[in-house]
Amino acid sequence: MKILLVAATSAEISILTDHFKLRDAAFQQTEKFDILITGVGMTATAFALGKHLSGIYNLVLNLGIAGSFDPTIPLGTVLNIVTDEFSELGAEDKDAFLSIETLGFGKSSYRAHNNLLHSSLSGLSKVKGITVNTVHGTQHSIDDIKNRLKPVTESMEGAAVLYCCENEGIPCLQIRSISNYVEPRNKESWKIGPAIKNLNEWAIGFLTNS
Ligand SMILES: O=C(O)c1cccc(C(=O)CC[C@H]2O[C@@H](n3cnc4c(=O)[nH]cnc43)[C@H](O)[C@@H]2O)c1
Repeated sequence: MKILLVAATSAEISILTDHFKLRDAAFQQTEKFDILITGVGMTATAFALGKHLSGIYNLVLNLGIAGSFDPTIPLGTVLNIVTDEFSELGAEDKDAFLSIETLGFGKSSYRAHNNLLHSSLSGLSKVKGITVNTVHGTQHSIDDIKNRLKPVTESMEGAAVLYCCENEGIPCLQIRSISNYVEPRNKESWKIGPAIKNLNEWAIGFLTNS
């Protein structure tokens, strides 16, 4: 099985690259898996996947950190994000939001299609995420999006990865570790280090046993 591992920043998978004695490069190939560092955001992600995604891959594994809308999920928890939505894709109509589906221009929600029964996945909760260009940082916008879509996580790339994989017909997984709560912006409370450590430990186990 050949896996394409996709992350926004090299920092998010640095423990994994050190473990497998790999370089810090935007794209590199190994026997079992290739690594693609896309840059932050859905446009950079779709562009990078447009260049590198192909039928040689049996699985795309998107790894990263994410924010959680659910304060009961401990920071550092690793989650399996099985559906992800481009939450900003649509139009404002006074106080209402018209989705891209309502506008008749396509769809905003994508699933992580795969039939994996890997033992590393059994301990992970399956959740719904949203993908944004602007990290939510005011109570008003956070309340709005929670009421409208009831997301558990927020990232800046996830739905773009699922979109590319669905369109290429390639199975995918999106695994993220919670680095922060989605709340009025307070970067001092983010726990990026422990989130990256847990994410990388999970990914090393998964790749070693695949
Ligand atoms: O400051 C650092 O040390 C640092 C190290 C590694 C990565 C980062 C990032 O900021 C990565 C940005 C990445 O994180 C995702 N993310 C994390 N939390 C959220 C959130 O609350 N809302 C949206 N995205 C989030 C996102 O996918 C970015 O690509 C910093």
